[in-house]
Amino acid sequence: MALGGHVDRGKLRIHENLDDLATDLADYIAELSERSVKERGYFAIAISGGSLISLMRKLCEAPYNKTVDWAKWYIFWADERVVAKNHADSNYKLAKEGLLSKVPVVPSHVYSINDSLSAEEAADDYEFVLRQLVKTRTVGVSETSDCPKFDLVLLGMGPDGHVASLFPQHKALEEKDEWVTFITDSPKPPPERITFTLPVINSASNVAVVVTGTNKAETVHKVFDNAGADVLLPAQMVQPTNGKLVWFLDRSAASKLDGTQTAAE
Ligand SMILES: O=C1O[C@H](COP(=O)(O)O)[C@@H](O)[C@H](O)[C@H]1O
Repeated sequence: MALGGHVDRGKLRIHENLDDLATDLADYIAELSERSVKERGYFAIAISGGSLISLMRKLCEAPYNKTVDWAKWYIFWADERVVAKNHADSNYKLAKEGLLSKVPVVPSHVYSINDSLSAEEAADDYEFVLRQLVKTRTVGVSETSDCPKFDLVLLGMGPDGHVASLFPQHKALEEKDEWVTFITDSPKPPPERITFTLPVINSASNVAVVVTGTNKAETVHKVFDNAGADVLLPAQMVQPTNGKLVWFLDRSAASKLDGTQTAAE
């Protein structure tokens, strides 16, 4: 593994292959879980959909399946598609099948969206649920705003630079008051989604963005080297206020980065 750093965009952890990345990601999550449980008694984690879930696969294996304190996990979605929970596009279904059904999480600690509601109602409902959990401090609260302070927010990034369901130049990027917002015009199907807003993502104690594959190399280059864009990409707006930001990349995704950032340790 090569480690690099960048002043503005967080730490880079670049891996030779997906297996190494999955192991490092599992280590990172397990360590944050242990620390949060020790400090707060809970681990409030928000996950995304897409390729991230298969890259979390090592958590289902030894030693993590036995050593992680799964009973203390409270699981949320940084974004969700507004489809039935058994629909092929559901981020919940993906996580359930790829991870949650394979580890002893407590079913009542898994906060999936209410899939019987419209996108707008589902976003309001999800925010309401979050507000109750912030009141009891199951989810922490930011010191500088009233936003939830997740112990960890895990994001992927699309080839267009979107994170969660915050797409380039979409008005949802400007949302400052809501914790959870909705969109009905996602450029990537399905069109109806709910998503954490930037203030919530940026209030987390830890944010990790996990990106793999050659098809994202150009965007990774844009994000880190500010190449060619006059408007910030959503991934560039991920800037935790007081938290830590880490990018997990494989060699392919990192292949167009300027050399200095990828130098081996
Ligand atoms: O639509 C979505 O896409 C992003 C990126 O997915 P990936 O498969 O390219 O990693 C994902 O992070 C998000 O949760 C999902 O809804």
